[in-house]
Order: sequence, then structure tokens, then C-alpha cells
Amino acid sequence: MEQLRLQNLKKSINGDLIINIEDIVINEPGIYGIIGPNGAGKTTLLKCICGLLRPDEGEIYIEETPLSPDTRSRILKNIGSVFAQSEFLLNRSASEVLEEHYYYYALTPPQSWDNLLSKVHLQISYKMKLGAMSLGMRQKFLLAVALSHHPKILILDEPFNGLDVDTVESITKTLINFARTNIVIVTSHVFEDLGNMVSSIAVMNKGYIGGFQKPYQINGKFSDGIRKIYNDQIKNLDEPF
Ligand SMILES: Nc1ncnc2c1ncn2[C@@H]1O[C@H](COP(=O)(O)OP(=O)(O)OP(=O)(O)O)[C@@H](O)[C@H]1O
Repeated sequence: MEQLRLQNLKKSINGDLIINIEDIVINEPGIYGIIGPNGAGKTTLLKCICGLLRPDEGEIYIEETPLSPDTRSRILKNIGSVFAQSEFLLNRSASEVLEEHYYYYALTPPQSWDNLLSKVHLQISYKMKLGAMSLGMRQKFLLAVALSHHPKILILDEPFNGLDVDTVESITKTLINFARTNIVIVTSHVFEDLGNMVSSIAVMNKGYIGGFQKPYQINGKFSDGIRKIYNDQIKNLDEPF
């Protein structure tokens, strides 16, 4: 079954075409990286997939069902997400964020959250405010929240920004484990971090994505392979099409 399909997707903001995708299909479990320069449209695309922004044209299919006002509440349960900007959550406690999350997805919260946090190797009090957490703790917590309703597709926008190597390693392990049977779509500017986990890479530039490719090792490193794909694709995508 097709897990995710983006078809003839267009989105303009203030008259500028920000998303312009012909046809992207993801069927297999794995970690799919989207790389691209600042302003390429990566975050906007991820927000469209999560139902936070509505495309002007085209369809987003999740498990072959088009995302629409009618299907939205049902099919968005298949998606979990963490976006880079989480400042608006800083005043909320961990339990408040989890309760709101379950309310948003119209799901019954579990009796205990302990299982959830152990998945991301985090030990915190549920009363702790997100503003009191370190960046790494907050990112791990938000990842646990995103996984809490057992989505099949996890969307992560720049999950490694500002994190130390141990936290990156811990999150990477969680993602690799999840992606054995599910799909992760992740954006990052850090090719070294992506090189340790992605199964496929797509380059986005000026709203356009050519397609996913498997990175191969150069100088023994996948990150060098990702950089080569980036350089080759940006050059091609910069040519008029
Ligand atoms: N709410 C908004 N209002 C105006 N312009 C917006 C808005 N959201 C996005 N844009 C514009 O859309 C373009 C794509 O932005 P987007 O954040 O999707 O890019 P990105 O690839 O995620 O960039 P970065 O790598 O810097 O995070 C940018 O030119 C941005 O200014």
C-alpha cells in the first residue's frame, strides 16, 4: 500500500510559489531525509503533510486516502510530528502537553506515561515545565509525545538543531528503531547527522523536489554522499525547468 503520496502539490504564500511538487510516493518503511537551502519550502511542505497548512492545489494521500476536511481527523492519527519552533509550549508542563496531544487526536490518554518516556530514555517529572527542560530534554520529550499515539509516519523538522552528540545519537537510535516498520521524514542541514540514519534523500529547492535517492558512501562516509547529491541536484534544480 502507498503510505504517502504528494500529487501535483502547489502552495503559494503572499503570491510566491513556495511548494511545487509533481509526484512523490513513499511506500517502504525507512528514514527519508529532505535537504535544501534556507527558504526552499521544507517546513511549509511538512506543515502541509501534517494538515497544519492547506495546499492551494493537488492532493496529499495518506494510506491512499486524500487529506480533506472530511478525512482529516481520521487519517492525521497516522502522523506524528515535531517542528523546530516549540517556544509557544515553554509555559506548559509535560503532562499538560501530553493531555492536549491526546485531546487533539481525540484519543483516551494512557493510565501512565512512564512507558512513553522510557522509549526516548528520558526521566522527568510530569509537572516539569517545558521551559525548564534543556533543549535536548525538550526535543526528546516532544519526540515521545509525537510517538505516543503510535503513528505510522513521523515528521521531524530540524530535530537536531543545537543538540549535543549524545542526544543526537540517542534520538537517532529511537528513529532507526521506529523506521524498521514505519516512515520517518526528516529535514536537516547537518549532513553528518543524516548520514548516520537516512535510507533515502531528496533535495528541495525553490519548492521543487526531484525525487528520493539512496546516498552512497564517498570517502567511506554517507554524509559526503549526501553532500554530493545536494551539490548535483541544486545545480540541476537551479537550471530553468
Ligand atoms: N507564514 C509565512 N509568511 C510569509 N512567508 C512565509 C511564511 N511561511 C513561509 N514563508 C516563506 O516561504 C519560504 C519557504 O519557507 P520554509 O520555512 O518552508 O523554508 P525551509 O526550506 O524550511 O527553510 P529553512 O531551511 O530556513 O528552515 C520562505 O521564503 C519563507 O519566507
